Amino acid sequence: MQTSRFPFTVVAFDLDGTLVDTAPDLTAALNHALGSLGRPAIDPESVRHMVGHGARALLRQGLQATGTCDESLIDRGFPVFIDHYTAHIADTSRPYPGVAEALDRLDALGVKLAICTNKAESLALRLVEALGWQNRFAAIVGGDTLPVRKPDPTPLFAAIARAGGGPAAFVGDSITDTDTARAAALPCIAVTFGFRDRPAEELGATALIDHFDELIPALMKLQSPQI
Ligand SMILES: O=C(O)COP(=O)(O)O
Ligand SMILES: [Mg+2]
Repeated sequence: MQTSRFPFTVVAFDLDGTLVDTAPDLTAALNHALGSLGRPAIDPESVRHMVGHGARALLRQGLQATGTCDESLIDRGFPVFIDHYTAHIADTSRPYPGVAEALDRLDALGVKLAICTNKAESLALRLVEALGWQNRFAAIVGGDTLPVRKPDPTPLFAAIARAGGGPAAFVGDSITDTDTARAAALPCIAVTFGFRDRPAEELGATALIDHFDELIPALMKLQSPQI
């Protein structure tokens, strides 16, 4: 007989573009930094394709999209970006539809929740707190928590271990996340509504979901048949 036990003890999530739509606040901070360097603003839709590798990488892409780019320009714009973003981290950033319900249901199933993001740890903690999620996650690993970041699998392993370990799955939105999960040999569910630079079908995810309502059924399907 097949057991209905949930197949994972830990589910780890990417943050930007997966749990939370942070694009408008990131765009405002990026455009503030670009403006301070005499650059024009970038539209929010373009920024959605630039997020996933941390703030410096976002600024680099913003500079490249509006002119020349070198490390000294990034060095000048970076503190401007961080100051603005820190002050406005949750002006408009909100969880995607169904996130709260899905996290509640996982919690009720006894599943430990973790975040593995390339956002700086301090910014991730600040955003989580601003959303009232300070008691929600058993572990939060940011892009600067360890010497390496996603797509290196080490931060994902650390997030899972800090959340208690055991069978785990990762939920993300970008190629960075699916590459990380593949490197970790873990299943990866990709959301189709997040920030990505290619069609969702090309991410190489184990499964795709269009809404957080589909998360738990998708995770259940990953269960290998049990006798
Ligand atoms: O801040 C970023 O660029 C990425 O953040 P994420 O890893 O949560 O998508
Ligand atoms: Mg993301």
